[in-house]
Amino acid sequence: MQPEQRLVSPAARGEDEALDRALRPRRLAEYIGQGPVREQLEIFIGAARMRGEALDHVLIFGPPGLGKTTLARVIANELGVGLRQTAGPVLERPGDLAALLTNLEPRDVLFVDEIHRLSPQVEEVLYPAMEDYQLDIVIGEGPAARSIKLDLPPFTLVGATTRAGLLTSPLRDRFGIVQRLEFYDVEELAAIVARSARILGVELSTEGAREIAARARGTPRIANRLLRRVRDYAQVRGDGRIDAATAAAALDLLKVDRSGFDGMDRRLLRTIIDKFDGGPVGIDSLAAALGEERGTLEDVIEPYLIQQGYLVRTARGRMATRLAYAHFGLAPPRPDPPQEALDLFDEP
Ligand SMILES: Nc1ncnc2c1ncn2[C@@H]1O[C@H](COP(=O)(O)OP(=O)(O)OP(=O)(O)O)[C@@H](O)[C@H]1O
Ligand SMILES: [Mg+2]
Repeated sequence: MQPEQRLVSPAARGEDEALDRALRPRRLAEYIGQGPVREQLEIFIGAARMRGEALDHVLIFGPPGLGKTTLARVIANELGVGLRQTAGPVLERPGDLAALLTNLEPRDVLFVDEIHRLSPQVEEVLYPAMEDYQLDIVIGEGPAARSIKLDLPPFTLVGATTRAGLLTSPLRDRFGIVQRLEFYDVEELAAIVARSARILGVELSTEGAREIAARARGTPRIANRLLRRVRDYAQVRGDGRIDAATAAAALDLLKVDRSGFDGMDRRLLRTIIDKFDGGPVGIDSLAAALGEERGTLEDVIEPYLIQQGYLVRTARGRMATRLAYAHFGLAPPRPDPPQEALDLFDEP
C-alpha cells in the first residue's frame, strides 16, 4: 500500500479536497484548539485593523493536516482583505513572484504554502518585498538586461511549512509573527468532528465524536476523513446516526484501532518487538524486514509513534517502548531508554 493511501495519512488525499473546503473554518472564533496561537493572532490582527496597517508577516509551521492553510485563510478573513495563494514549488522564476506581488491590493494577504521550497532566486526577490515593500528585479539577459525597482502596496506574507528547519535564516528572520501548530487533544478533535457533522447534516452523539477523535492521531484532517467513512458505515449498516458503538464498529472494520494505529503502525511495532526483541534496531534493517523504503518509515510512519511515545530513536537504532508492549498486551523486557533525538520536525 502506498503510504499516502493510508486512511490515517495526515497528508491530503484526492478525496479530501472537496471536504477540506466545505469544512474549513472561516473565522478565528470557529477555529478550534490552538489556544495560544488564536489568542495572539486575535491581538495582532485587532491592532493592525485599528491602525489600518498591513499585519506583520506570519510564518505558520507544523505537521500536515493541522490547519495551516485554514489559518492563513482565517487571517485574511479576519483582516477583511483579499488573499492570493501560491506555493514554493510553483514560483519557478522571480517574474512569477513579481506578477503576484504587483497585483496585490493594499493590506492583502499573499499566502505561500510550502515556503521552504522557494528557489534561491525567488527568495532574493522576496527579501526587499517583505522588508520595504520594494520590488527589485532584473528583466532581460546579457547586455540588454536592466534592473527595475517598483513600490509595492503594503501587504502581509503568510508562509506555511511542515519543515521550519529547512527555511533559510534570512527568510525566517523576516517574519514578525511565528506560530507553531500543535497536535490536537481528543476534546478538541471531538469538537471539530461535531462541527463537521453539523455542517454535513449527520447525527453524531457526543460519545460517537469522542470515539472518532480518539483514533484521529491528533489531526483534524484525519478526524474529518474518519467521520466520512463512519458516516458511510452508519448509512449502510444502521439508520445513519452515529453513536459510540457505531463509530467503534466502523473504525474496527477499517482497522484503525483505539490508538489511531493502522496496519502499518502495528506491523512496524510488532516487527521491532517480535523480530528484534524490542530493539534497538537500525532503520535500514527495520526497513528491510518490513519491505518498506527507509524514507517512508521516517517521514510517514514514525513521527506519530514517536510523538505518542510508542517508539524511541536512540543512537543505536529504534526501540519499542513500554507503551508499545502494553498496546499489544505484552510485558516489556526492560525499562525504556531515553529519547535522544526527537527530530519530528525541526525547530526554527
Ligand atoms: N482548528 C481547526 N478547527 C476546525 N477544523 C480544522 C482546524 N484545523 C484544521 N481543520 C480541518 O482540517 C482540514 C485540514 O486543514 P488544513 O488544510 O488547513 O491543514 P494544513 O496544515 O494546511 O495541511 P497540509 O500540511 O497538508 O497543507 C481543514 O479542511 C479543516 O476542515
Ligand atoms: Mg495546507
